[in-house]
Amino acid sequence: MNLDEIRTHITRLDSELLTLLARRKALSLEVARAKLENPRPIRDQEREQALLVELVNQGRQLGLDAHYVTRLYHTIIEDSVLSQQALLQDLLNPQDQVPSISVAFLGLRGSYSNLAARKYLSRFQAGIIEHSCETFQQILDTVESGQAQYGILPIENTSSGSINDVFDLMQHTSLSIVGELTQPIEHCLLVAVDTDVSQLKTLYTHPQVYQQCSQYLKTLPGVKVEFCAASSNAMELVAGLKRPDVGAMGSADGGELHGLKPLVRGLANQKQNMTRFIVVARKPIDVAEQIPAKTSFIMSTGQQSGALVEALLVLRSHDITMTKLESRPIIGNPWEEMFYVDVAANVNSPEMQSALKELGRITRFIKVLGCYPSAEVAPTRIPSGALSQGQAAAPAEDKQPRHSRAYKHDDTRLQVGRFYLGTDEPLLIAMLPAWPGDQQLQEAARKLKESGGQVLAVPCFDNGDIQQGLQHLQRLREVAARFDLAAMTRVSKAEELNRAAEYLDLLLLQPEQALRSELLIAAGRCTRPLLLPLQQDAAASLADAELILSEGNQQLALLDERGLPLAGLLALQQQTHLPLLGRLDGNDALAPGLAHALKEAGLQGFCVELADGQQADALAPLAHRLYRG
Ligand SMILES: C=C(O[C@@H]1C=C(C(=O)O)C=C[C@H]1O)C(=O)O
Repeated sequence: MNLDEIRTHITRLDSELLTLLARRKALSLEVARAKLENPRPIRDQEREQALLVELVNQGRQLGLDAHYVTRLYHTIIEDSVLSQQALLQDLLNPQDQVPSISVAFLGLRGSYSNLAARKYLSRFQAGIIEHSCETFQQILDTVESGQAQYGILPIENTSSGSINDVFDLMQHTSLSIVGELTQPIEHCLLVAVDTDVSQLKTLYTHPQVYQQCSQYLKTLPGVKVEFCAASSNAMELVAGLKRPDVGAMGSADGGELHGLKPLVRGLANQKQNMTRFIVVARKPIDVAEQIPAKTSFIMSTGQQSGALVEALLVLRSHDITMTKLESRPIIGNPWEEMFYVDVAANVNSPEMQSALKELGRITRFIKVLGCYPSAEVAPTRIPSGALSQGQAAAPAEDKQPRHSRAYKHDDTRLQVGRFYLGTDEPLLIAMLPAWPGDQQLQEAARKLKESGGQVLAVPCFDNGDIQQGLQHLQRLREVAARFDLAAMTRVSKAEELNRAAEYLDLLLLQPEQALRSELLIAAGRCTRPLLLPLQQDAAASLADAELILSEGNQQLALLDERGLPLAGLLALQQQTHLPLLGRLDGNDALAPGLAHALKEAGLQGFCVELADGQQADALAPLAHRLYRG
């Protein structure tokens, strides 16, 4: 076959794939109808798990990587679940089915709010009438007066936090929250004509975007920043000016609508930058009980001590999970706070009704802002062993060292990316000796994923060059994310630690003697899980651990790099609740047997050192022994 023929073939296959996907989606909607007649929850993770296992096995026989198959199916199942939810919601709220839907949002065409509005409404089979607004208040007014059916408001962002103005307005509106959605945000520097960064004199942007890109903007000290009502206003202005010395900040998609080109991409401080939006309407909606729902409410508890705790205990005693808690001052009542609470519960469920009643008795003010389908469909994982349920910490005893069993009886559990350390299933970390070539890095990641391991560890700061270290961190994070792995690196200075903490899921502390306590203190103040290698003297190691814990960070595990004798390991486990990991040599033929024995002795994870990328083949027999006996 020549190139054209092969491409014709691919085009035909792609169209067949689409037809099949559409048929799958139609079947999934039939399943939703069946679930409505014979009430059952929409989400069935057992079924998903069985499906994924079967598909991964079939895929392997066809030469497809396990991670490729799971990634594809996570996307397909996510769409399937969300479509089923939307169908059920439409059947339950028939008044929503209208030929066209009007929506109010901040900014002009191309603003992040506009992109979010389009995404949210795309699930309704109806035309969209857009009302662009200049302020959040105007959005609420437009919906309250009936000019628009829905309003879209950004409520929080992963890098700049809560959007206080929206919380404050929600205190006073009569509207209800009827939906939520999360939108990835990629800020770019947009320009209207060919230019480069050194020519820029003025940047137009929104204060929120400015805050989210503060680190990048520090590298442009001579550039004046002017604030606009929304990033789309900034784009429109820059598009009109058509000058080489002005730029706007906003999304590439939005910029394109105004004829702007991205000059620099990925400006946000935090690389995974997402904004959560709420959708408001005049009337509350009912959420089908089969759909995972969220309820948002506001309450004020008064200033007596313990009042907030008492309110939160009501949620706990009803087994209701809180997903957000925010406080805002009450205008006119100095030093009094209004609390905004999101919980993972349907407002009509008996638990929530009973919790609201109890809260009503102990709060000064309580109002439900709305109940809506949760937009989060967490991917179903294929477990290599069942996770054990972590238990709550035993009451703290004041004088006991924090690392001790007397302070906290149960083993500490760490969350490393999407994985857990300190459960029944050991964590497997593959450690490369030095920064590899890109191909080798990807190969090691692929083999680690295929073997069932979870964390890819690569030294990023090997030659002390912080700029190069940053590039390595970014690349490691990208590759790990592609293969659905967590990522780790070694840090020996506070500066390295702070940089690595922005990007990676686990940090291995390797203090240089002179800077030891500086690094440990910085580690205790960061919010990433940490791995602390044991020194010769176990007591000295526990003193280091104590220093870290006392600074705040409780996500700490110990790494035995020296191969402590069994008696030493057991003694350590009696002393501390911090999980313990062992180090294994990937080159050692005995490594799988050793791993198995150490797991039986209670070790909760392993760092496997690989002499180079090739050795990643050693991971499969080791993982097999660890996870299947
Ligand atoms: C389609 C179903 O509903 C959901 C979607 C699934 C899918 O798309 O494969 C699987 C299980 C459920 O979470 C079903 O229950 O079969």
